Parts: sequence; structure tokens; C-alpha cells
Amino acid sequence: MLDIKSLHKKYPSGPVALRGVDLTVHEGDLIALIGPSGAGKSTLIRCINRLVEPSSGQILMQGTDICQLNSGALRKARKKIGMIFQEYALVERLSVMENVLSGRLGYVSFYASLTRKFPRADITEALRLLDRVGLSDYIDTRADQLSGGQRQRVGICRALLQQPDFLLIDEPTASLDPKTSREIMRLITELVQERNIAAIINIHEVTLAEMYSKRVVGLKDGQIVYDQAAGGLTNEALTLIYGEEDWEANKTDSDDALHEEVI
Ligand SMILES: Nc1ncnc2c1ncn2[C@@H]1O[C@H](COP(=O)(O)OP(=O)(O)OP(=O)(O)O)[C@@H](O)[C@H]1O
Repeated sequence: MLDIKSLHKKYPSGPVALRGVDLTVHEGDLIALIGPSGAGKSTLIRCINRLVEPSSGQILMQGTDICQLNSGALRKARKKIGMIFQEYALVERLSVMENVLSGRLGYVSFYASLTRKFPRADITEALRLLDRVGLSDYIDTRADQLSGGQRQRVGICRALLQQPDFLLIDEPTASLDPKTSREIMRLITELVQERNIAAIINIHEVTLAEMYSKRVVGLKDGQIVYDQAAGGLTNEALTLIYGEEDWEANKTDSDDALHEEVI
């Protein structure tokens, strides 16, 4: 469903962030994108919906090259590409329900969006999603009164209310504790499977990548150096992606300790 071909990105005031990325994503794929800091993970994710403008290459979403779309067509294409952010990107002074419903802004009329009058079906679906993620008791709570985990659940509901075919997820657990990180990853995994949505998750924690994705893609210096089914990350693969390190040293079962080791 997504075919990225020879994607390059050079920031005008900065480095070459992507150097010829080729990646095919199939329907229902759940890809964890890992790699060292500065490898280009966020840039790749953001090029797919053109939050970052690619320098060259193709991004074929169901056959249509996203890179060639004019602003109107891009707006339309973006409706089908949901995004979940590290810092949640909620409107702090709005309620949980209002934040979730903002996922439908691209679908309702300009007047409806101005007056925030959403169709009954959107409200019903928002309530259903909030119930699914355990936030039924918080629909009127302001976003700024939520914990990090609750905020990310709101971000997930907002993205899903958009009814996307594809989800871009940028470091969803970066600001969360290890237990909440697992809960959020489990939730994302369940929801994308229930809805047969393809997703790319930019994630730093290798353990979480292996536990919750179907496929792991390793990016290094703007190039894909690893692409395998999850569960097969050897020490050699870790070295290929991150560079030389004694991956066995001080290994424990704790996510925390492993996190410290790998990052
Ligand atoms: N807006 C920007 N302007 C200039 N350079 C940028 C910009 N955004 C990212 N870069 C640079 O592009 C390269 C890739 O950055 P990117 O954020 O995509 O990497 P990353 O793998 O997501 O890193 P991290 O895991 O630390 O978030 C880095 O060298 C970074 O400094």
C-alpha cells in the first residue's frame, strides 16, 4: 500500500537526513523504525505526510505519489494518514472529547468546524473510542489535567477518529514510564490489528520494538541497514544499526536497564 522509492532529504540549513530510502509497507504491516539519534527516523515519518518536504524520490500511497500532490490533493490524502506524536499535540485548554473530535476537522464543513458542531455519528464513534481506551470518565476533562499516558490515549483516539488507512507514530512512548509505555504500545498494536491499519512507529526502545511490532526496520545515517521480522535482532544486528557496543554487558530483565544499555 505504501512504496517509498529512493527518498532523499536535505534540510536547507542542515545535513542530508535521508540518503535513498526504499521501503515497501503492506496492508496491515506494523513496522517499528529504530536507529540511533539523528539517523533520520522522524524525518522519514514526516516525509510520508509531507510535514517535512522530501528533496527527491517517490512516496507512492496506493499508487499515488504524495510528493507530486498540490495542496488540495495533499489535504485530501492526509485525511487517510493519521499521526500520533511524542508530545501528544493536544489543545491544552480543550476537553478530551473536543480534542478527539478535532480528528474529524478535515471531514466536516468549514462552518461545522468553526462552530464545532460535529455529526452525531462522529460523537458516537468518539465515545466508543474513548471507552475502548479506558477514558470514558474523562470526556469533559481538560487536556492539561491528564497524565502522559492519558494524553497519549487521547492522541490515539484523535488519530483513529480520522479513520486512517495508515498511521505514522512518532516516538509515542518517549515521555512515558516503562509500564505506561508497554500499555500504550499494547493498545496501539491491538487497535491497528482490529482495524487492519498499516503503521510505522518511530521508537527508541528496542525491547518494545521487538515485543509489539511485526517487522523491525533499522535506519542508520539516513539509510535502511536492517529490515527483518520482529524477534530476530541479534547483537550483530544491533551493532550494524547502532555501532560497536558490548550488548551482553549488564543485561537484565528490566526494561529500564535494557533501555539504558541500548540508547
Ligand atoms: N528542521 C530541521 N532542520 C535542519 N536539520 C534537521 C531538522 N530536523 C532534523 N534535522 C537533522 O536531520 C538529521 C535527522 O534528524 P531526525 O530528527 O530525523 O533523526 P531521528 O533519527 O529521528 O533522531 P532522534 O531519534 O534523536 O529523534 C539530524 O542530523 C538532525 O539534526
